[in-house]
Amino acid sequence: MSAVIEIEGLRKTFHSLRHGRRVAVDGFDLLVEPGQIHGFLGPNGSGKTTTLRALLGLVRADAGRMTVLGARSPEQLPQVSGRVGAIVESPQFFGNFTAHRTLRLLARAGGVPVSRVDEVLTQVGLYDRGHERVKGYSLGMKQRLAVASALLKDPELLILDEPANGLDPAGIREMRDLMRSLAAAGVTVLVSSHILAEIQLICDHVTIISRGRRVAAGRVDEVLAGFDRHEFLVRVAEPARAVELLGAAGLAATAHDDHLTVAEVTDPTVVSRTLGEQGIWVSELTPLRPDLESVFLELTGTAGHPGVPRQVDDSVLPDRPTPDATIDLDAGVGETRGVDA
Ligand SMILES: Nc1ncnc2c1ncn2[C@@H]1O[C@H](COP(=O)(O)OP(=O)(O)OP(=O)(O)O)[C@@H](O)[C@H]1O
Repeated sequence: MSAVIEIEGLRKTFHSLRHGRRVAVDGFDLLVEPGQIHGFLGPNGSGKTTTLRALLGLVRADAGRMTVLGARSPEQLPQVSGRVGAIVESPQFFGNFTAHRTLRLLARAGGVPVSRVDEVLTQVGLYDRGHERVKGYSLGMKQRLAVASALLKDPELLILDEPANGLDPAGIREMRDLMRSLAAAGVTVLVSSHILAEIQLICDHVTIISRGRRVAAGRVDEVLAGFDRHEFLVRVAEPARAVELLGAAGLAATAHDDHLTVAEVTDPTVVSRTLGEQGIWVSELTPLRPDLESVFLELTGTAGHPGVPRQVDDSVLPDRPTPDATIDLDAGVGETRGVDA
């Protein structure tokens, strides 16, 4: 099965007089297969947007090999751009235009039949509000309009950079339902996010990036299984004594405020039997499955430490500025953002 997106060894360094050299993406790999809803996860500043912009030819990579629908990026992108819809950063719309008018203009500009406008408005759930001005739209409605614009071409591949950014829980749920319905219709979706619970609910596959490098990739359940410590939460009346008894029986038990945890448990009956034999009755024995959030925090090292403020930017630390540092031309003003591939 040929990959929809393949990235190997992508590297992108930004240079500026002020901050010196900043490695945004550092030998990054990504593989997205047909039909996946693929989550692209990483903390702020880890290189997600830079990766997507390089993939779509919006920023020049220093090194690496990339293909989109089998076409080499950026050289052969024009061959497949009609089959790819992408929203990288929030597109800006004219507030005085209605969604309908906005999409009609975009359809004409993209050589897409105007009849698609009603179809995509229906698809994103904006059909009933399509004749209202965009300036009266909520953020969630604007995001949906953005998705509608990317769907005009009826793409096989949809790339969304942080589609749930700034949305309230209801908006996030709507975005999630929308992505699921697109996937059910056969669209491959690559969605970047730092909202882990969402990725866990929406995506079947995930790639985690930290400091410009891939730190995990695969099916969401397999990535999670790799972090399963076979841990159980145990509640008893005498937790301190229970920890002692379990420790003596060779189990790795740890006391917490009102419960204990036991790791590497292959047979949970051993826990209840060991305690029961000493007259300690277990009132709760619950398996603790790792969730994407704990895996993400562990892999990306972004869990907070007491007394140390967490650094927001997860990019590789910049070198000291050098006198001959050059300004990155790709970082100039007026560059195209939020466009279709
Ligand atoms: N045009 C640019 N010029 C200089 N540095 C840049 C430029 N674009 C990105 N960077 C830097 O590259 C690093 C990666 O940024 P990027 O936007 O790719 O991260 P991200 O994972 O998308 O973060 P977020 O989740 O906050 O959007 C950051 O340190 C950022 O400051």
